[in-house]
Amino acid sequence: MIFFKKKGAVHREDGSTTHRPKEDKFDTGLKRSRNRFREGLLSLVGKEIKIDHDFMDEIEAFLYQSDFGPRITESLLQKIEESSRKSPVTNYEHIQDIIRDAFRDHFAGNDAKIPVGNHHPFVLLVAGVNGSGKTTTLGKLAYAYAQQGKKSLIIAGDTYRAAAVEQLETWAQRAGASFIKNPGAKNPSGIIYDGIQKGIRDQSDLILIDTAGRLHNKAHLMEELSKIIRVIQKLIPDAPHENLLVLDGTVGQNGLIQAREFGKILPISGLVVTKLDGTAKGGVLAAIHEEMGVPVKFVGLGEKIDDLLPFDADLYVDSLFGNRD
Ligand SMILES: Nc1nc2c(ncn2[C@@H]2O[C@H](COP(=O)(O)OP(=O)(O)OP(=O)(O)O)[C@@H](O)[C@H]2O)c(=O)[nH]1
Repeated sequence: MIFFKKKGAVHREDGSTTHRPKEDKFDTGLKRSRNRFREGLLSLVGKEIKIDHDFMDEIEAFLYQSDFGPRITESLLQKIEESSRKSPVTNYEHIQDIIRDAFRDHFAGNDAKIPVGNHHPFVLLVAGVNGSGKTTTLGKLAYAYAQQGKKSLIIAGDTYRAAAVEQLETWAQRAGASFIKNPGAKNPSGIIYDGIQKGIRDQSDLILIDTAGRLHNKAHLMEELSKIIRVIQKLIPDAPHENLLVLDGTVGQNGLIQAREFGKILPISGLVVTKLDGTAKGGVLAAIHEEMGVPVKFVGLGEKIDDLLPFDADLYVDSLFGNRD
């Protein structure tokens, strides 16, 4: 019997605790986006509306303002037009269905799996601008893998910001992960080399590497990231096995510019989009995905340690458009 239900966990009379289901986390995290979508769409189309030129203009503006991205927007407009040929009158539910189906189709091939069991240790590198949520993501990842019984080592590869190293150390402790740092070092190569050696020696399942988010200029950042890769490959030639780009979901179209720049510097294998709970434009995920052409692997839906979730397109779409209501 359920005793009480509070913030993320269900506590039972027998003292056991189960964690909040994923559906709840997606629903809670995407509440602002869901409400905005619903209000915006309802203001355009209620019980019945004729699909005419004015309506098409308004719906086009709504889709662009929602940051859905050009591909989804174009396909949505086409589908709405097609539907108007069959029946010139539509309603909220019908338009909502069209939008939801287009999102589902968009993410159909998105493979969020990270095959950590394929390598030992599995080396995962995290990049992104400062403030995007890199540190938090690393801590949450180490925690999530610890829950699966995996042992992680976090390497503080952003040696330029002492506060960032400290913050990362705190996250590592909370996640029960090992940690290695050398704050103030001129460049991160030494600590990364030592860290990889330690990970191999300690038989870590995962080595998670933080990198600097902003250096003097792009050439400098590129030089540093390629040096990091070279150092890693001296010890593990086929690593890193995953290069994740962390993007702040609240920055909208700016996130696309950042993503593009990082994509030129590093072979990005997957995306982590954070702070989706803090935006009303959760549809931006589709635009980011479209721009980068790599899978969304994780989404950040809150600040707590278990608020980073593997991206699940069905749960995401259902939460964004209120399917479970
Ligand atoms: N609401 C919310 N906040 C988040 C999420 N992810 C990260 N944050 C917050 O965003 C802020 C920045 O996160 P950090 O992890 O410090 O970002 P960073 O990229 O490592 O930045 P530096 O430490 O400056 O290098 C922190 O206050 C986090 O708590 C999320 O999914 N939801």
